[in-house]
Amino acid sequence: MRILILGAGAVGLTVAAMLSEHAEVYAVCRKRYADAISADGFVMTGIWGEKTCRFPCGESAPAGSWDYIIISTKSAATREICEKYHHLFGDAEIVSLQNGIGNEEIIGEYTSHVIGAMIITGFEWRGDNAVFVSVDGGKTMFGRFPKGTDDAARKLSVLFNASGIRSDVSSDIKSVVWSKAFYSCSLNPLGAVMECPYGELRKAPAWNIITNIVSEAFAISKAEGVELPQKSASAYLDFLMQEKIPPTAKHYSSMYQDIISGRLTEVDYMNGAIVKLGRKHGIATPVNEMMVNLTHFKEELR
Ligand SMILES: NC(=O)C1=CN([C@@H]2O[C@H](COP(=O)(O)OP(=O)(O)OC[C@H]3O[C@@H](n4cnc5c(N)ncnc54)[C@H](O)[C@@H]3O)[C@@H](O)[C@H]2O)C=CC1
Ligand SMILES: CC(C)(CO)C(=O)C(=O)O
Repeated sequence: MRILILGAGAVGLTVAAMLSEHAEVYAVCRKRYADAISADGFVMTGIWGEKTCRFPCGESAPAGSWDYIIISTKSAATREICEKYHHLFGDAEIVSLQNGIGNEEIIGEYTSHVIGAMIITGFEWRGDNAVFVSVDGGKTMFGRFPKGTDDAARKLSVLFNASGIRSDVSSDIKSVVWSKAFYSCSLNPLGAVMECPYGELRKAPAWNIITNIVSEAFAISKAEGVELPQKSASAYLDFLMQEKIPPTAKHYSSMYQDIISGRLTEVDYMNGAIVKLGRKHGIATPVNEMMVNLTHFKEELR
């Protein structure tokens, strides 16, 4: 199986390292990562094991056809990466291995072969050729976007499992992607602005804010016709409190890590997407809008 990973950073390079033992993988990444990996290999630490891996990577994609092309940029770069590489898409299945709302729709402007995915594992940079895998919040999910499942999604999931990444398929991947986006909307900006791990957000003042974020987001999912696995805002809040926060209670959100490392956050593709859809449907989303503004303010203060 030939797999191209476009915009490989913390997620994409680690996934490349894992898959490369079971498939032919090439990662397109920035020159400084490619140089460091070529010189010293890619160093993985954390819950997926400690190892130094070698796999081909570089600034541009080699010629040839691919079975899967995995996009693992931040959401802000999805369109740019599609513009730059859509000539390689051919019959390949194009997979969005990203957080946020709207990536699959952008990819869908360039191909009819879109696979949606949801990954809830933590990846933290430890140098130009090193990533620490920090937490595991559940299986990585794949499915034909927006709905349905087929051999292409199943084969990819089988490869991930064989490579040591717990995975499954969903026949409603859009719903799974939105459910993860609600998790990110709830925990990431608040954790970034308050500089605290997820577990602290269970305290009443934070939980009051999260309750409003989730209620507004649910009104938007209803208006968009996206049915989440959790049928109501209160069911979602229970799921967050009981199932999702405990395994990642000590984790500092990737948005917090983006801010302290001087990178722009993806808040515009999380709470910002809820605000934008709220305007489209005439639904007020003041708490999500506040989180967008606070996060951008925090970005400017660093
Ligand atoms: N880091 C984490 O723990 C998790 C991240 N995610 C999601 O996965 C996605 C990727 O996140 P990370 O890997 O953490 O981000 P990252 O910032 O480490 O990696 C993205 C990479 O894309 C590269 N890139 C952008 N445009 C490019 C281009 N034209 N050519 C080559 N490289 C290009 C950037 O330079 C960067 O290195 C995001 O949507 C994120 O929300 C999901 C779950 C966990
Ligand atoms: C690492 C993870 C998956 C939290 O569990 C995450 O989504 C984040 O920090 O943005």
